[in-house]
Amino acid sequence: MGFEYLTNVPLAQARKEYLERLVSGGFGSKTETIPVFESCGRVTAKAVYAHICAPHYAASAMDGVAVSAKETFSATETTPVTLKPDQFLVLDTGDPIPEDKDAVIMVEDIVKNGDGSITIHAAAAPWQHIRQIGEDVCAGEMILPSHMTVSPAAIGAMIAGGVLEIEVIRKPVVGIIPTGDEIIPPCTDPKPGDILEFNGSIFSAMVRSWGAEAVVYPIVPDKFDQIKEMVAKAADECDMVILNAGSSAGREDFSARVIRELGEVLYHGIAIKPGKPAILGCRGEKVILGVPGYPVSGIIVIEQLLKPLIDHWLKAPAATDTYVNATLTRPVVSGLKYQEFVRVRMGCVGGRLMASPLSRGSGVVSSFMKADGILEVPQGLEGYEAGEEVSVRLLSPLEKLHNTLVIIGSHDPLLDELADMLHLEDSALYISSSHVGSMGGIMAIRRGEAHMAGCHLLDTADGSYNKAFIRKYFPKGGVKLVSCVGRQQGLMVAKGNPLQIRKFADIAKDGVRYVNRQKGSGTRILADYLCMRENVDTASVYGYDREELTHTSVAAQIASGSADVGMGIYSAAKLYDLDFIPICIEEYDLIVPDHAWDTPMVQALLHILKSDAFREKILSLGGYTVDNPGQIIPL
Ligand SMILES: Nc1nc2c(c(=O)[nH]1)N[C@H]1C(S)=C(S)[C@@H](COP(=O)(O)OP(=O)(O)OC[C@H]3O[C@@H](n4cnc5c(N)ncnc54)[C@H](O)[C@@H]3O)O[C@H]1N2
Ligand code: MOO
Repeated sequence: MGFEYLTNVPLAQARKEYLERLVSGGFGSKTETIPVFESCGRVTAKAVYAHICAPHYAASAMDGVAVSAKETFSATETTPVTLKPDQFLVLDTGDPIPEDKDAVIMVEDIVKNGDGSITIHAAAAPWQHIRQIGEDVCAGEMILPSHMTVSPAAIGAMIAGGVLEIEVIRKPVVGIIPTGDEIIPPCTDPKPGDILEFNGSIFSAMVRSWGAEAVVYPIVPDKFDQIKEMVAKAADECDMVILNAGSSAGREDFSARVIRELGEVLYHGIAIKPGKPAILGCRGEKVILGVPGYPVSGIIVIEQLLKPLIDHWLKAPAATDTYVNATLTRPVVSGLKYQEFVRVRMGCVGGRLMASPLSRGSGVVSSFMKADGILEVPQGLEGYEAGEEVSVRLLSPLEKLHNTLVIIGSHDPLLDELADMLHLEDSALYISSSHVGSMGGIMAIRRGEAHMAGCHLLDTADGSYNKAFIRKYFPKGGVKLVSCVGRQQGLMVAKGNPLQIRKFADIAKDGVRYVNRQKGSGTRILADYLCMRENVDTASVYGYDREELTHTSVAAQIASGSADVGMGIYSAAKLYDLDFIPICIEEYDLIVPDHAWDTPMVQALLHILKSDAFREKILSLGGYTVDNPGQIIPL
């Protein structure tokens, strides 16, 4: 089967035409009647009018006595008036006012006499301290107009006005159909080739957060008839259907054909990335949206194409996204053909908002979890340079970005532990760490993009760590080097060391597949240095050019069997239950620029580094030595 031709229609045009097509087919809000006490957050279908007045009788607004105002007119401080028991009625707040009374005097303004009479020293104005009939709501008055979201106070006003049921816009029901032979229900021990079904959980959480109901249907295998049957059923039962995966041009990508046979396809292919193979379909008034299988692509398609339909249905006001200007820390290259959505991590360093692009992979769902914002690169633009000021749509509150400690540099799992401890200590503080290697960290500090950088750079001249690099890259000072931990570096190999790797030079043995770290990382510099010292020709090492960005990703490659050996730290080997051949202890320190030193985030982190809790945590991870964490190292 050949590949189908996909359209490349601009997003805004697709969105507009899709809604128009749906509306012409009868798409739009449906209503239901519900008890008022369950209506908070719902949208009124039509105006709500009061059936009765509130209050529906004249009520005392105070604790005191009801009187006839004219019998008090002559009362002053010097000429008090005494009222006999038959001239007043003792009552409490909310009590009805007797017909022959027209004012209330507060209990603290009366003097009780022994004979049951009372004396007052001021005249009561007619209707003082009395809540008149309809003071709050008058019968027949409009309590809420149409298409208003019901607030807690509005529920009270409606019940007071005698309204016990209202007609609201029914939540649209979104049916979600996961498809694919390889997709299995979530479990903890998937076999190679199995993919755990999580898109259904992501999409249902998203649509629920926008006010819709979600129904996730059972996973359907890649069988045309079965998919068609399930889509037909979902279209009968729901208002909107998300048909997940099978959207592109593969052998078993049936979505577009299924939708076409059941209804129609307006567009297959939108000029957005991720998300280009989206299918905009319908069956009469029912939405059938073909959403790509990759989770990130799916999230973007649902946010960009389904959310506007849910908003239209719910008569919700258009969402007001917040955009901020931020400095891009790395270049973003984009194809001219598509509008691109790039997830970015953000932080505020030295008063400037920074945006660091996250993984662009459509399968990297964690990039969305980590993202503080989305950089939207318009169609027709080739991208942006590092250092350029760009406009970013915020996903995180601005306040969080101002309270985030930005750490860029060498990766170590202890940074995650520090992030956890910092946030436990003060729930307003966060850490955002990007792993670009020790040299990358030094450069980020030089460019003013980070509050802190993790660094472990070996000076091959004298075997010392970090200090020589600080002197070289910060000749005028301006930074402090803070002691953190000593780390056991070594070779990670599969459990039982099947290839009998004993020493560093064994990475060049025949049949051994090495996995390396990226250039500029301290571990790579160490590996290069050891190759030189042990006379290992890097060209003879299988996989020396295969680069991973973190210790844990190197360990994961070995654990999965796609590589046999890699350099890394003990804690990563332990995490993946790998064997470990120790090579050396290195110093992992933190570089802090002077401008960041006094920020609450840096000070809180230094406090944690010096704590017993940190020492205990680090020693429990294994493979670390802890000497003087948090102390400034003289340069
Ligand atoms: N030859 C071509 N191949 C691909 C093209 C193309 O134009 N030509 N487009 C690529 C793009 S772009 C995208 S996006 C994907 C779209 O994939 P499909 O919608 O066809 O989905 P599948 O191939 O079936 O699945 C892709 C991938 O998604 C994950 N997945 C699927 N369902 C779930 C689920 N319920 N829960 C979690 N994860 C799920 C899974 O990793 C699949 O491997 O196609 C490219 N290919
Ligand atoms: O559109 Mo795909 O969603 O680029 O990855």
